[in-house]
Amino acid sequence: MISNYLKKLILKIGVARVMAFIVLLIISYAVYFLQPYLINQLFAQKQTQTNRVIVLLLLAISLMMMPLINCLNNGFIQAVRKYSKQELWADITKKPLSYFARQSVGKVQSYIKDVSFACRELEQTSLAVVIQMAVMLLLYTILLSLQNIWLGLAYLLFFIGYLLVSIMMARKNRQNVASSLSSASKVNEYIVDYYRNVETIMSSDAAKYEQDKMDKILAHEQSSFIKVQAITNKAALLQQLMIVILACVIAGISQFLLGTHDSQSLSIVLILLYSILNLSGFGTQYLAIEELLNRIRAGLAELEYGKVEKVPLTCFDLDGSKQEIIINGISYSYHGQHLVLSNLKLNFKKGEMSALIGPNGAGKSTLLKIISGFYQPDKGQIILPFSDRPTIMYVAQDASLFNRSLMANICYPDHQVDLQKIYGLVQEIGLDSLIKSPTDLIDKTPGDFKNKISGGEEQKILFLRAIITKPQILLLDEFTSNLDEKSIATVYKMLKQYLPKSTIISVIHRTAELRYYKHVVEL
Ligand SMILES: Nc1ncnc2c1ncn2[C@@H]1O[C@H](COP(=O)(O)OP(=O)(O)OP(=O)(O)O)[C@@H](O)[C@H]1O
Repeated sequence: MISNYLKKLILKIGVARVMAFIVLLIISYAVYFLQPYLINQLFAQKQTQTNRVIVLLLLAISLMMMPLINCLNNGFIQAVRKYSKQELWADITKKPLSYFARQSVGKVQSYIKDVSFACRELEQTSLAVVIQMAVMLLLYTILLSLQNIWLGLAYLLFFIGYLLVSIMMARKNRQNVASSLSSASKVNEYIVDYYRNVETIMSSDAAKYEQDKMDKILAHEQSSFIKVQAITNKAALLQQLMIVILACVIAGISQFLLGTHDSQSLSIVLILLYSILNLSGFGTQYLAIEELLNRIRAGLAELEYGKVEKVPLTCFDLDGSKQEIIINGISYSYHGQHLVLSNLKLNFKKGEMSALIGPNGAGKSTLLKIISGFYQPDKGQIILPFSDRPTIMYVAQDASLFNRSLMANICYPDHQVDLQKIYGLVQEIGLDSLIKSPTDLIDKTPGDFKNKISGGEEQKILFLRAIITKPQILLLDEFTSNLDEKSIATVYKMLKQYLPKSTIISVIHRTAELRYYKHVVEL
């Protein structure tokens, strides 16, 4: 899963761009790691004055390499920020409705942020570290081997041993990292939940109760991060011990070599010193790489990245000769366990308005969602009386508005309708006390109103959206539940006037409203 995600990310950024960046990093680090060799050349006794100036210039350039690399990195890292989120979001928006029903918004937000952050860190620090180590290993093995083959070989073996120990230690932490991330996302979920239910919490005088809940979640987060850090610290200790051993070896070698006044001994000691300095960083950096990969892995798993789910819509048959929507033996159970509809057989007249009634929990909303194509029934079939696939619109019971202009909400997604015509509908439905002029439609968003928009006003805006969309099949789920008597009469009048040909199925609870319907279907 992770390799697939990273592959897609690289494709989005551009393979050529990634390769060019890597080559540039390799060149930059090669120049940087030549420093011991250049220093040695600078102090070599047989150097001409011109050569000394050239070497000094090269040394100055090599000292500038690190900040130069950081400058190169900026455009690249912002591309990683953009495409890491874009790829996740593209995958999530392909998911069926059931995904959004089971995954909380806090959790999804938290993991998108986390995966994207880990990708950026991986690029910014880890990619550089891997290239840095590879260049250092290769360059110094060659330079040392040129002086003494055994020295080069010993250096290579020690280096590889050190890398292996770092990798092994980091892998031990995988499970802990995954559980610490999950506990961090719980904090986020809790905050979103608190926000949503703040009125209930305040009216229940539950501040203390909620505080205890948050304390427990934070304590769990704390203990899981302590576990991760403990292994990281142990690994860092072991790695430092290996570095100390290498330092002692260098001290011995330098005593032995420098004592002989060999002209190349300074270069050997400098190479080993540079290796020590960079290796001590690598230990912690590798742990960070492993942790970042674990973060991405855990995030992708939680977001169900790349998981293909049963695609709905397969139960539809189109038959233009029919005059009814025919529900033919539909059964549906949530998560394969909770049987809600069993062998259901119903008909809804084409081009007319039917009321769908039944007790709470009977499955009315579920049926509308199946007709909308959101859920795939376990068995049965739906025959739509059309030759081509009709346009279907579902207005959910608890639908809310986008934080976009009122016009954008009414004409969603992008119906081109004259502003004056929309304002005429606004007046007709009685929203003109709220939306005072046509410019309000463009300038104001639902959040701009003093006390936000009331439940009834929200339903009226959603209703106007349905009128503008003019779907062939309109599925309304308790769309009048917040409306007063006068508004109810108005919306039914508007339905007849503006959608005379649509097939409308409307879930209602108030029996007084049945007089507006030609057909009543009971579940
Ligand atoms: N996403 C879901 N996951 C699991 N069970 C669900 C889900 N949505 C609904 N249910 C269950 O399915 C059953 C039918 O729910 P549904 O909302 O379709 O009924 P309804 O007839 O519209 O009810 P109401 O009149 O109260 O709105 C209920 O028992 C409900 O708990």
